[in-house]
Amino acid sequence: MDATDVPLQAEMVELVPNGKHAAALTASAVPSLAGDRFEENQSGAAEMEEFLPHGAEKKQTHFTDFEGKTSFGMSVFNLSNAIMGSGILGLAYAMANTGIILFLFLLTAVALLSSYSIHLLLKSSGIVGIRAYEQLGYRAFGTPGKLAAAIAITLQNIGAMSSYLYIVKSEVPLVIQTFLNLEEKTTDWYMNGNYLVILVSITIILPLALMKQLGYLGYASGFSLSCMGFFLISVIYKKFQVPCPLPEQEGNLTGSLNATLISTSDYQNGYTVLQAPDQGTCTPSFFTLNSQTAYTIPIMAFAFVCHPEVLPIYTELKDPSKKKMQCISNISITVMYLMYFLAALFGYLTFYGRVESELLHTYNKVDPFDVLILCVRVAVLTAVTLTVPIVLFPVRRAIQQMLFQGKDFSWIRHVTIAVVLLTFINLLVIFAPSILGIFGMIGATSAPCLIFIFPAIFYIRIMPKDKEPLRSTPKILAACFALLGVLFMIMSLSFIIIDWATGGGKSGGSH
Ligand SMILES: NC(=O)C[C@H](N)C(=O)O
Repeated sequence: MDATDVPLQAEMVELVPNGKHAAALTASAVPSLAGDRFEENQSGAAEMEEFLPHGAEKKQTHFTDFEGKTSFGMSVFNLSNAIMGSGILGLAYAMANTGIILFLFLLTAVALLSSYSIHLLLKSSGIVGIRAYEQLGYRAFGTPGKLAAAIAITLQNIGAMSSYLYIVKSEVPLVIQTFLNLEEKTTDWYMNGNYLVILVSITIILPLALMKQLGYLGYASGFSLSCMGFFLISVIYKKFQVPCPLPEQEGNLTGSLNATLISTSDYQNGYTVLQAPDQGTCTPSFFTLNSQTAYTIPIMAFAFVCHPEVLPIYTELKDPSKKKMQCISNISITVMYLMYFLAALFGYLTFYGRVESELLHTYNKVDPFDVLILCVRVAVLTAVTLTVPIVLFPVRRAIQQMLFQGKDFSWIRHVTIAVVLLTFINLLVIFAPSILGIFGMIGATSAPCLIFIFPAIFYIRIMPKDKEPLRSTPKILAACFALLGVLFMIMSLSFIIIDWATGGGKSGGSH
């Protein structure tokens, strides 16, 4: 990291300090503190007194934006469910391209950074007094800040939801085929992924997405987590069942030969290959660097994204405090960290270098009609299906913030946005699955923004300078954090572009 960048960043902030950035932004876009009080928050005056400037010093934060009723445990379930999604399926592949030790190091780093980023979000929302990501953007940079946050949340979560529904589309027909003991796919409607995805959306996802509050989804989240627990146990069990090397067919051997040739040409292109994942051997590698290693960062970043959901969950928490919410986040991140590591480790130790970028597909090589694998499929399907409503909530909120700000709750609007969003995602998954690749690109942009860049720059701008000067340690740390996010973003984007240019198509964010 370049040390000279930090003062530069600080200087930029100094030019447009918190609440006084009229020179840098157009007058209409600038939220004046007095204006916000009425525009953003009906109970504003009391809240402002509470939070500015002495409110943050109080031990117990009292938010007046909403009085939550969700318990600590349910909030842990909801946040864990928000973290966990299709990201878990890509981690074994990530491990095959980093080796166990490097993977553990990177996973730990991403988990810690993710927790720090939540800390920044919580601290900023304590100052502002409103627990909405978009509102932090508004307080920091006016309307452009609000729009940037809302757009990043919308794109990231639509990408995540499409990836979940895509799993439904491709896996449910296989599950039904296996249940019915059919050798070949038939043309019946119940074998058609497109109909099935619509059916699942209408019967399971939509009713859950229509709940008025996220807190009501706690039980569904708990169930979703147990399904992933089952997935994990099965992955561990399978490691001791599946032989290595696998009994292969001719065609697969040719495939692996091609893959070896590709990694050799990558080496010639200038990548340092300390130990390329050997497609044929059955010994674990502890440290690997190859052309695919760079994808592990976007894969892991995607797997830990939950930041759009943190503040909505905080809003609904009973007796909220920053400490309590940080504790919920840390528990969720730790549990997911362990699940991610174990799933990746045992997935990798089952197939070693042959693990595919989507773990479930790899089990097809063994026996696509295996009963346990069938149950695992059903479990993963259930888990990702039940995650869709949680991930949909922040998008609806972002849309409301962008288009209907300040309006009272309306059931018609609540239902319409959910129906429109789900219809759009269904259409995307049914008619344009190839477009989903674009979400790899979007994921590479929006994930670093939501995890690193926005929490850091919003924090720098929102935290009053008299409390924390620009050169204070927390703000310098936050600036470094933003810079790290920019580096991640540039890195992920360049690798995806290189991937597209060379026709690879293994971009991490596409999970
Ligand atoms: N919530 C998200 O945006 C992605 C989620 N962390 C996943 O792994 O699928």
